[in-house]
Amino acid sequence: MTSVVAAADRLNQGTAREAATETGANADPLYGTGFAYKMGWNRHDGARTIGFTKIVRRLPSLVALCARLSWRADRSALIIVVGCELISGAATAFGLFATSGVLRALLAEGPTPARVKAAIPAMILVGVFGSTVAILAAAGHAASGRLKPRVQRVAFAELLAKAVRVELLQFRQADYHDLLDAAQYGAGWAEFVIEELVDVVSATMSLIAAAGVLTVLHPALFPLLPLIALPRGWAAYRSIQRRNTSRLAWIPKTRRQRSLADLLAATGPAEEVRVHDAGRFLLGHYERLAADSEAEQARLARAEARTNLIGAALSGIATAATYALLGLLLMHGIVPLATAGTAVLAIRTGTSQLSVLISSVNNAFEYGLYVQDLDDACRTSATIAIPVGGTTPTSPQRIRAENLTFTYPNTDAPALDGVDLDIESGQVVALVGHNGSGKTTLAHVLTGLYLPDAGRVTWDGVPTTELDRDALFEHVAMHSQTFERWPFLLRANVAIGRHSAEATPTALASAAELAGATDMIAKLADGWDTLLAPEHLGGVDLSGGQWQKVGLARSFFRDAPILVLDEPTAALDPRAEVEVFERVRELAGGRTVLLISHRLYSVKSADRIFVMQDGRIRESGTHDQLMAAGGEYAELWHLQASQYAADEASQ
Ligand SMILES: Nc1ncnc2c1ncn2[C@@H]1O[C@H](COP(=O)(O)OP(=O)(O)OP(=O)(O)O)[C@@H](O)[C@H]1O
Repeated sequence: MTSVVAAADRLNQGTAREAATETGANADPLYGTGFAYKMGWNRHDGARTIGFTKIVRRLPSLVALCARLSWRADRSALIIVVGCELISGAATAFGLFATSGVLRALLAEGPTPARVKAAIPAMILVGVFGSTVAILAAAGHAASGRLKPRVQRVAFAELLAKAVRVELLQFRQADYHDLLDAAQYGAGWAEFVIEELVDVVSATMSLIAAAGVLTVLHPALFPLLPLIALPRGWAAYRSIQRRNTSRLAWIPKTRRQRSLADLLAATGPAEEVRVHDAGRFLLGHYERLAADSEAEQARLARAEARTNLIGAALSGIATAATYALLGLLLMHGIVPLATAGTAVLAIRTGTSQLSVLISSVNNAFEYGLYVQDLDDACRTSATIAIPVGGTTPTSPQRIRAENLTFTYPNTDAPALDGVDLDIESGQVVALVGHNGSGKTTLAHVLTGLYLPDAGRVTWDGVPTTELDRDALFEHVAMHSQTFERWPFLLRANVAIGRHSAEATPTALASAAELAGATDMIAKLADGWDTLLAPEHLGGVDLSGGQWQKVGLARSFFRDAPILVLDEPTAALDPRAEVEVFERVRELAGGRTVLLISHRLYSVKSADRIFVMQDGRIRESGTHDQLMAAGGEYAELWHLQASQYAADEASQ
């Protein structure tokens, strides 16, 4: 967790910077000032001021990172890409020398047929080297086209595989999500870094070739190359810096704009978008942000045009000076005409490659910083992952909490405070209490999703901290309040409860029967093959209660010895609710059921009821014992019962 904290510290520094740019009157009417702080993108806003030398110094470590990623993704493609670029650079150099030979032969003394004949071997060489470069370019292009998506896939898959292993508590923390957010861009940009690096290799090779040719032709010609290229390189560098500065500064706004577009197109808000006319409201703000962004793009284009003009003017002056120098060298017979012709060719190749090199180094650096985030996120995820190994639990006969205390990060009051309880295998145990009293948290700690801060939870005497947590989860089925409505076929929606088991018609039917979903499924035109995603072709939606039955069927399909049902019937009609609770009793033969419900009638038949208040267990016992005690439970029971009684009396 230390590195998450370190990452948070770094983020806070970024936050301070952003706060200075977006406060008070500048706050967005929809997002305020907070939105910008959460964006992983802002992590590198310092990069905009990094100079060229620093870029060059940090580049090797970023190159090594991307090379490792590419090596893991597809080593043969990487070898082909790099190999092609290296050989292609050498072939370009030899091609230039061969061109010089052609020019020398053609411009020599003597009759034209003889000169052409003399130039033929060099011409063949020019053709061979030219074809080699073209073939290598094609092979390199094919290999890099194969490599790039693989790098992206490997990077994403590695990140996601690590993220799903992170402890739930840390996974829900803002600092981890900031890191994950930045890393996702890194995974997306890894392929661009590879592309830019390939350009760097290729431009470097061509540049070395051009410089080599010039030096061999005449040492005085060598300094001409940077003279012409540097103004253009400077212009490219300035434009890229400006674009990156703008991009980084504008990312929060760009993301807001995209998020508004997503909201307008999403199915969730579709009702309010229409009935409350929220659509027009969102569209107005979308256009406001789009107008700002367009103005920024126009500003960038103007600035870029100015810089390019200055670069081109300086480069033009240098070119004129170069040709003047070449003319002088020619006039004084210091270089022959053929050499001067080849020099022009080499200068043109070299200058264009130097511009490419500068721009690629800069881009590779900018994108590479996000690949660095990817690496950070993978390392951090590994340090806060659910540990592998430990004692393998069997189906527990007794789960015990002893003086259990648990506090969520960034909160002062404990969500669980000195909880003691015992649960025997095969019991139906109910947790009741007011909102926020700690019922869900207790269920999470008892089933190993969270580990206690103090005290302990034991499964047959072994603390959950010492158990193999993956093996422990194998014994748990959980229907949470926010159960997932997977946008898949009904069959997959239920079978995902235990994807390793075969979803036989009998197993699916029995889970549906327990959840009271049999009739509902029979009425669906495609039955188990109904796609529960109206946003996909052929998909349909279900009512809230029908979805709850699907969620319950999933938990029953999991067929685990411990079943946690957190408000399992909140959306069910009264008949369906009664049926589910009757089946829960049936299920409990051999299974332990942990039932969380606000409807006290539904927990009446539980073997043991725990009444929670402010993270503590206030009372426990059977329904009859708690009623006889006349405490909190009895009071809540009478309160709920009185509502029906009052209604009946008034009729
Ligand atoms: N991820 C979280 N981070 C911080 N605090 C949390 C988190 N989840 C829950 N809490 C807090 O912990 C306390 C217990 O929450 P819990 O969800 O366990 O209550 P509950 O009894 O299940 O409530 P309800 O009946 O509303 O479902 C509450 O004060 C809640 O605000």
